[in-house]
Amino acid sequence: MSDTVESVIVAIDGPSGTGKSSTSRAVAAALGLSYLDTGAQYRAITWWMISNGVDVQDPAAIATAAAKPAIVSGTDPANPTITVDGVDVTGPIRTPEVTSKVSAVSAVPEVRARITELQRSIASSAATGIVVEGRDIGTTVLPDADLKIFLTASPEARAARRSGELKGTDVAATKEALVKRDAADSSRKTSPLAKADDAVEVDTTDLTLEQVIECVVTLVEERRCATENTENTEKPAAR
Ligand SMILES: Nc1ncnc2c1ncn2[C@@H]1O[C@H](COP(=O)(O)OP(=O)(O)O)[C@@H](O)[C@H]1O
Ligand SMILES: Nc1ccn([C@@H]2O[C@H](COP(=O)(O)OP(=O)(O)O)[C@@H](O)[C@H]2O)c(=O)n1
Repeated sequence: MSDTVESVIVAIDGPSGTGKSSTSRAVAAALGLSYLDTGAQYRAITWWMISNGVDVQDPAAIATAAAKPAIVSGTDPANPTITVDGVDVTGPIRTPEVTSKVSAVSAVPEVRARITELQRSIASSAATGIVVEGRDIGTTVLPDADLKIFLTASPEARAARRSGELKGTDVAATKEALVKRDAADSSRKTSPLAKADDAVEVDTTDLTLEQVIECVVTLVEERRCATENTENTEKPAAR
């Protein structure tokens, strides 16, 4: 067995409320990997468009402005951060206004090209590896990821989880908003929300968060073992 642990890239995709962020952070922390929340980046660029008076219903205006904001993501799973032009936007990117407008902004090809480039650059500079979560990581951003996971859950379970977070919100209204966003994200032309052919699908509806984390940690460890064994087999015998 080699002494050095190979860097590993894990892509976790799926619709809203399936547990991507919680699972990805916990898996990254458990395995000493970096963590990237790509949804936060799309939310950050949406926040900037709103704050700068760009009409989010106007794809041409969004495309023209797409290169302007400087978005910086901190990848420590214990303390993920996000700034736009040096401003900490961790709170502001979670408002209902940003949530309702993010699908329109993230559908613009110029926005996706810019954010995808940023994501690839962050992933390639993660020394021990990274868990990257989003909608198109396995299909488009990191098609060569060592492990791809696609999380699913029933709309009812996802809405209940989300309204549990946003205390006092109505479950039915949350479900409606979530289903609408999934439909927009799944039907856009440029890299829609989709499961990669080689992704492992995990239905989290009846699993606890701890069970999902354990399942993904096991899959990463298995993949690491498989990679290590292949490398050892391929190496010429030492003289
Ligand atoms: N398997 C699960 N069972 C119950 N609650 C969960 C589960 N997975 C995640 N949650 C909770 O659901 C909410 C949404 O999870 P999150 O990780 O933000 O999902 P996503 O990133 O896919 O939108 C969080 O409050 C989280 O603690
Ligand atoms: N890789 C990604 C990640 C997010 N997104 C967009 O960003 C939005 C917000 O993503 P998120 O992960 O923060 O959403 P939640 O599931 O946490 O509510 C999504 O609804 C998509 O429109 C995307 O287009 N591609």
